[in-house]
Amino acid sequence: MASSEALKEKLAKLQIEFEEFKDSCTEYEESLENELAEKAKKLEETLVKCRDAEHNLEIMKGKYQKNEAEISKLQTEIESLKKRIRSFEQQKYELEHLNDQWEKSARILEYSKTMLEEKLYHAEENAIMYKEELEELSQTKQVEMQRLKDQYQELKQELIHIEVSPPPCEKLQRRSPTPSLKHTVEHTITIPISRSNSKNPSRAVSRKGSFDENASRQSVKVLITFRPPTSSETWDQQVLAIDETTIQIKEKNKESKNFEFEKIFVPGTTTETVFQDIEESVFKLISGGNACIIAYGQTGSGKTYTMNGIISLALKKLEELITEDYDVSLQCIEIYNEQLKNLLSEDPFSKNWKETLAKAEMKLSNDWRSKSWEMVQKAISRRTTKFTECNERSSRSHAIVWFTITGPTGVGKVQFVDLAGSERIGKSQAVGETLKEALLINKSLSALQDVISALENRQKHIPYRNSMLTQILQPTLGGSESIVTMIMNCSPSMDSLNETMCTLALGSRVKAVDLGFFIRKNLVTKEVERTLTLLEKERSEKNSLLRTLDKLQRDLESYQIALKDKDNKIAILNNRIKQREKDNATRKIDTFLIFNKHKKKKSRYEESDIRVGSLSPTNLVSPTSVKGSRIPTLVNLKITKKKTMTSK
Ligand SMILES: Nc1ncnc2c1ncn2[C@@H]1O[C@H](COP(=O)(O)OP(=O)(O)OP(=O)(O)O)[C@@H](O)[C@H]1O
Repeated sequence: MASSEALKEKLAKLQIEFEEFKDSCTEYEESLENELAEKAKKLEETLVKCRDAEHNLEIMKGKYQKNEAEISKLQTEIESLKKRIRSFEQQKYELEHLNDQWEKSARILEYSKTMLEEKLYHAEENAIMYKEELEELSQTKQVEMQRLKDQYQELKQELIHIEVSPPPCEKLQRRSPTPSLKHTVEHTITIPISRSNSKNPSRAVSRKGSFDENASRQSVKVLITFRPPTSSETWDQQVLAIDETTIQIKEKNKESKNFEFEKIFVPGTTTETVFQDIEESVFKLISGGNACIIAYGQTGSGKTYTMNGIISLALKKLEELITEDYDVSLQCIEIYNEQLKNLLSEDPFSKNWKETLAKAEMKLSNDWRSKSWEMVQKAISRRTTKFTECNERSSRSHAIVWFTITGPTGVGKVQFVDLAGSERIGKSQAVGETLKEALLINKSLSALQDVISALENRQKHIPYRNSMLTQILQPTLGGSESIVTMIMNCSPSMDSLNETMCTLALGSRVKAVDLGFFIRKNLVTKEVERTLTLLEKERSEKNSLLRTLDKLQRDLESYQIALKDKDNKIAILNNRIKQREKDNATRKIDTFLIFNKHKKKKSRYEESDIRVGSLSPTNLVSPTSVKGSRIPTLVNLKITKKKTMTSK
């Protein structure tokens, strides 16, 4: 019984203990549930944060990608800018190199200029010396000639005396040193040195005898024509006085200059009047002779005007003279920059002048009378013209209208030559291509002068081959059956005074009478011949010196212009270099600014990168755990940075 009582008691105790345990379990369960609820709440909060962080991460990623694209764009820009800088630097280097070269050539040119000036100075000195010597010599010769003239008069008197009362044979033999005395005297010329028009030695010579006076005297005929002044030009007749045989130039503070010619056509003379002196050439053509009519002068002096008038009048004359027994052919050609063009066709310029010339010959049919002038006009209108400082429509080429007439008396040729302007290069203000063109014009005009001088001096070698112009003119220029007429066209304008003087000086030189040749043909005295040979030598030396001087002056001018041209180019290049340097500096500043901007962006990006990295869902730590940052950090978040970024 006692044991059951004890058991009951034990049971009651256990029940109480159980109840207590049950209570504590319930309590514990409650506390666990509370704790669980709290944890779940916290988890919920963390998940929300995570989602926010993921969202932020997405935004950051977007920004990062945008920044990355921008950075690569900037990098490309930087690369291209660097490339441009490099190319500018290369250009700058090249320009500097070019500048050096220009400077070097300028120095060389300067040196050649000095040398040329020195040569010119010596040539001028020589020319003065020769001139003085020549003047002295010519005075001596004049005395000598006077003596000869007196001798001749004496001989003539004696001859008259002999003819009136024939002496015994022995007497004649004694008086006459050679059996041909009578013959000699008959063929001797009268040399009236102090004739009224002795100003011009060509007309100061008259003769009796059987040889052809014109053949020796008129090898080259020089006509001077002045066109009327235009409305914009002034002609001061006190400074430039023109009459029919003399031109006097009286510039202020300068020695006055006189030029004398056989024929001077004053301003306002008609082309018909000028043509009267050329008509002879057309007649010569009909009888199988040759003629060359050349218009020379500065740009705008009226060469084309005169030549066109003369061609049209010559054609009219030919129409009257030529019968159906004659064949007529025409060539209209243009020489430009040492190239030839057939103006009767659309063919381009060619260097092969012989072939072009052969092709250019056009045989005219029987109705040529009505067509030839029209054809010539059409051809002339095709000439190369340009605007220059001196003429609005300046012919920059030499034009030749060439008629060949084949008839019963032989083949006659006439060349009408309208030369390109002879103005000095400095005046035309030519540069570059135009300068080259002007130099070639000058070269061919010099070659023409040389040929004419050689013809006048009866030189053995005539330098036709020195230019295309002279080669083409060879058939009519020179030769005993040829009449050469040079029409020296001048402008009366005060602005063109220097050019007019050059043209007139050339005219005088061309017309310098070949007195020596003329007299030697008729006098047989050895002493006179020797003296004349000397005189002729002196004259040809003087002429050659004057030509050299003229050439040197032209060369000097060309060099000066070329130098100026180069100086201008150097100045332009220097300006360009300066501008490029300025541009480079601006670009460098721009690049620097872009670079700084890019640098700022990069550091901002790196900062955001660090922030994104701190928002790891697995390693979420309390804000206080990240040093110096109050933003939660995501650790082990796998953002793969591009290599380029990490390397930067
Ligand atoms: N005798 C003249 N009478 C009236 N006007 C003239 C005379 N000569 C020339 N002229 C005028 O002067 C101007 C220049 O003449 P032209 O073109 O013949 O000169 P150019 O020497 O041939 O020049 P370029 O060498 O440049 O060709 C033209 O307007 C022309 O009509």
